[in-house]
Amino acid sequence: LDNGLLKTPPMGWMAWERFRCDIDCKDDPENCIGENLFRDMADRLAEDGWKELGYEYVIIDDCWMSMLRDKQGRLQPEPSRFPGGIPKLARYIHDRGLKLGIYADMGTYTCMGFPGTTLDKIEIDAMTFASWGVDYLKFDGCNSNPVEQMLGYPRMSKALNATGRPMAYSCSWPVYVGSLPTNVNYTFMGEICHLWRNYYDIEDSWDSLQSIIEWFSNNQDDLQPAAGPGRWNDPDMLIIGNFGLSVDEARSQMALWAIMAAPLIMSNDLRNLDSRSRAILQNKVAIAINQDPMGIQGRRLLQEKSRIEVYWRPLSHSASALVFLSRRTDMPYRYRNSLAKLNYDTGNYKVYDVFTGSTMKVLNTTTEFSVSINPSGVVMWYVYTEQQSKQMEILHYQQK
Ligand SMILES: OC[C@@H]1[C@H](O)[C@H](O)[C@@H](O)CN1C(=S)Nc1ccc(F)cc1
Repeated sequence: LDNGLLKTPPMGWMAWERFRCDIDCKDDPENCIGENLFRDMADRLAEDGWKELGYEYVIIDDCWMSMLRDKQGRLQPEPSRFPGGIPKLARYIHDRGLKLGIYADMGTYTCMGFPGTTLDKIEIDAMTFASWGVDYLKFDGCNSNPVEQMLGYPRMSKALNATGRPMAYSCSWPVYVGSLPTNVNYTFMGEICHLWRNYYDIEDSWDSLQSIIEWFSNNQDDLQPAAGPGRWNDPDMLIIGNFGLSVDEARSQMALWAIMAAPLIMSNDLRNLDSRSRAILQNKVAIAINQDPMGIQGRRLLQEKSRIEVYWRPLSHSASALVFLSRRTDMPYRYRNSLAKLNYDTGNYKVYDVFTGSTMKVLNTTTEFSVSINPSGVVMWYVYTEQQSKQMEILHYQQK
């Protein structure tokens, strides 16, 4: 959607995968869906170096609402969990240089049974969110039929625009009409939404992550061209820092989300994040690749018999990102290949290994290389030309 927002994929934090629909603030005050949770996360983003790296959206998901709309027919937060109201929470978040996201559902009820936005409520809900100071809307699609969705998603796009407040618009529409390009017009999605969920919800497991990566790669011929500045495919939240991934698997998600130009929206507990997860999520070069201004989504290039896959994303200044992903579960695999095979003239390129920080030259003679990739893990390279190296070294230095 070309309204100046999200020229690069959004970055931030979203409650859903980690905190779900925990509304028991009596027995679980630390983790329930309420203003304290979002204030805590805003504090962490502002104080632990996240904001400086670009993680700016704090996004409320399902289960924030009161079961009743107010007398004017407006949505309202559950008062016992959001006693200060959304405008006050928005001010708290804005005061920290962050942005607020919220959730609504095109349908009679949200997926968890809270008040939905039926066609007659679209304008009033858009106006309400704008009046509250909301900066981002995730519009889900439970409890509606294809006709209502076909009418509702474009109508909400217009309604948000009509408020005069710039708001990012995330559409879940493709998920509800079968995800596949045969029944989703991804070009149209790019005209009405800034990003869109294509596929099933992510769960906290390597299996879930693998199936999402597999689906996006198998459908890349239709999905990749649909992406660009202001229009992003959304393979769902970053689950790094939760319980289901090893360090290698966490690196794999960060690497693939960087290649796919995916939103970097974490769903974890920033109040207790292990140092390995934090290092992966705060990896400057992985973030720089994800946020590359050309906004070209990458592709899977090779699927080898050895179950090694090679992904490639073209970047600015004739640089590239390369990811070698192992789908093996047995042991590290020594993968031999040559940049030449990856359509490279072996000019004066340099290679920076994103997760180890090492740099090596690609000289005319050494187009052959071999990397050792852990099971379910990745090796990620940033390949760049000499004139690019100044910017790279700066990034490298800060990385220390
Ligand atoms: O209720 C909200 C929740 C999250 O927002 C997800 O990101 C959305 O994709 C939808 N959603 C859920 S759990 N959706 C859902 C997923 C599976 C199911 F059987 C019934 C509903």
